[in-house]
Amino acid sequence: MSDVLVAYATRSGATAEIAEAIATELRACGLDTDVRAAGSVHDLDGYRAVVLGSALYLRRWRPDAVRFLRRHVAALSDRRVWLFHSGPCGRDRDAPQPEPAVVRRRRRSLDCDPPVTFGGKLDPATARGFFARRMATGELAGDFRDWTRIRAWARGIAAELGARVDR
Ligand SMILES: Cc1cc2nc3c(=O)[nH]c(=O)nc-3n(C[C@H](O)[C@H](O)[C@H](O)COP(=O)(O)O)c2cc1C
Repeated sequence: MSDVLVAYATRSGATAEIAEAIATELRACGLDTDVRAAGSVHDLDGYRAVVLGSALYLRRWRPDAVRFLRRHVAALSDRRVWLFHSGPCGRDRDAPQPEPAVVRRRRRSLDCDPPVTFGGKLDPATARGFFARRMATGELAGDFRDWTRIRAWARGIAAELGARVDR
């Protein structure tokens, strides 16, 4: 049994790495934490809190993350929940991205804040598909994930869960 589940939906892997970084920070604060792809989670038994994150594509969450919200909404309403999405690159790296309407609708029955936005990554080596490869050649190419901010956010979650946060 773990304290926290960090579930993620990714296409090219960048959001999975954010989920891992969040989990590492939660563990460093003494919280038992699992990280799993959202599509592979069957139930939330044993978790008292859930962090759910998705990559943004065309202003939408990945289907696995939306399905996760729909499938587990009852269990989520009994737990502490935090949401994030990741995507903006280049000049917009720090710009909060709008919450997709489907997420806002599902979130109404949960006691949690809108998703926090983290910068994303566009890498020609891992980009999948024609558009992704094209986007990854211009000024949007690069890794815009702010690990300091991501880790600080995770420590805030740990503190809210009553863990000892030293840093
Ligand atoms: C075709 C395409 C569409 C995208 N649309 C958005 C978008 O609407 N909003 C955004 O912030 N980022 C957008 N991005 C950037 C991705 O969200 C970013 O590369 C992210 O880090 C990918 O995460 P992943 O590696 O976990 O799939 C888009 C990227 C591609 C390739």
